[in-house]
Amino acid sequence: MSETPDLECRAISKNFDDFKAVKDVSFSVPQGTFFSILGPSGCGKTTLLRMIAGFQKPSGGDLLIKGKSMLDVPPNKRPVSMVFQHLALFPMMNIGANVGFGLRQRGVNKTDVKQQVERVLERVGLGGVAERPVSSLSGGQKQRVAIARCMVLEPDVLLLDEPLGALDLKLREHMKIELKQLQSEFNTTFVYITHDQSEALVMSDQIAVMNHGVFEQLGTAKELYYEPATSFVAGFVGEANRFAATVESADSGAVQMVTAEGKALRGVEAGRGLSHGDKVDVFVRPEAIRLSRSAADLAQLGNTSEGKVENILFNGANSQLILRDLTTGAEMSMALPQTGEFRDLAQGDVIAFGWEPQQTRVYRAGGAHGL
Ligand SMILES: Nc1ncnc2c1ncn2[C@@H]1O[C@H](COP(=O)(O)OP(=O)(O)OP(=O)(O)O)[C@@H](O)[C@H]1O
Repeated sequence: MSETPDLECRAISKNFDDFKAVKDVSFSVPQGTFFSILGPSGCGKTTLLRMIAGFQKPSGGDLLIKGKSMLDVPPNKRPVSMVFQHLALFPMMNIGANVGFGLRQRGVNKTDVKQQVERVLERVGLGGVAERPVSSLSGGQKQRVAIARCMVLEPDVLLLDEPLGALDLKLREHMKIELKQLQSEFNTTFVYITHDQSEALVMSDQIAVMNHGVFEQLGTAKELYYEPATSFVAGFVGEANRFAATVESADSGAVQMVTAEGKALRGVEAGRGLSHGDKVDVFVRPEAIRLSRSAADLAQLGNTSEGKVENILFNGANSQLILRDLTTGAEMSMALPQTGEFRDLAQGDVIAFGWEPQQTRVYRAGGAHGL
């Protein structure tokens, strides 16, 4: 018997006049999941989150929490809590008063509020700070107070609206790990919206990639990265080199293609049904590309070329090499191995590069499919 999911959306939609911001989106989130909704600005993620919170009324469909429809339940009666991008802590109240705010609203007595606030602050690693002013906290500590303020209410689902968006890069990197740890520690379902794929990849158990009001794919970080279902997902999640090509032949998933410049490419179709003459989008991950001083070494790879070094973005172990393909003129980005052989590579050098057909994902051009 499968457990009732914490959150379930059934063909949920939202129209603003005749503009469809969210189009019949269906998904369910099992208990204790870190679930991210990832998509570009304007794709509809905030609208979806606001419908879950109850701030926006759906135009159609149903929305259930622990199996119960929320359509007629006002926001303050839903078993959800929300962390906003700017956290919305009350600067005039001390930390304890901020965290206990919701409990006091619920009419919980003073002694219990104090106890519960102290307990939740301990759990987020801020024991003993209840009397201190909010202004004494660092950016990361404020995040933890904002989470504590929600978690003290024991919601079934915590909604997070890009809470790391206002932090500087270094703190954001740190908070990604910390947020995931807090979620596991509380074992509460988090629904996290973001346009930043690196945040979603690091933290999430499940990620829904949203575009133009639909989910293009729902899966784990690895599934989205290695098996992107659509060309949009392949381009949006992770880095990728992308070209346009035309199919020469396609057989059992193996595709032979040619670019506009006449360069032959071999790849693997992400789906089935391509045939001669189809226009396709082709994706290759930077780390799939191998380099050699000699083109002959890479001949067996199936896709080989020579390129001129345009730029080297040195970043220690994760340095990036930008080449200009001598045949197609395409710019190619790849990981630069920090081995002796490539350490002296300089702008203007010509070097061979190549990758296997299995590392090339091919999609019908312009294709996108909602789930
Ligand atoms: N109240 C509204 N009235 C009319 N259009 C709206 C309203 N709210 C949102 N929209 C439109 O719906 C679309 C989706 O907006 P939404 O805010 O959900 O996107 P988003 O993915 O969260 O983007 P962002 O990351 O920029 O907040 C946008 O085109 C937006 O202009």
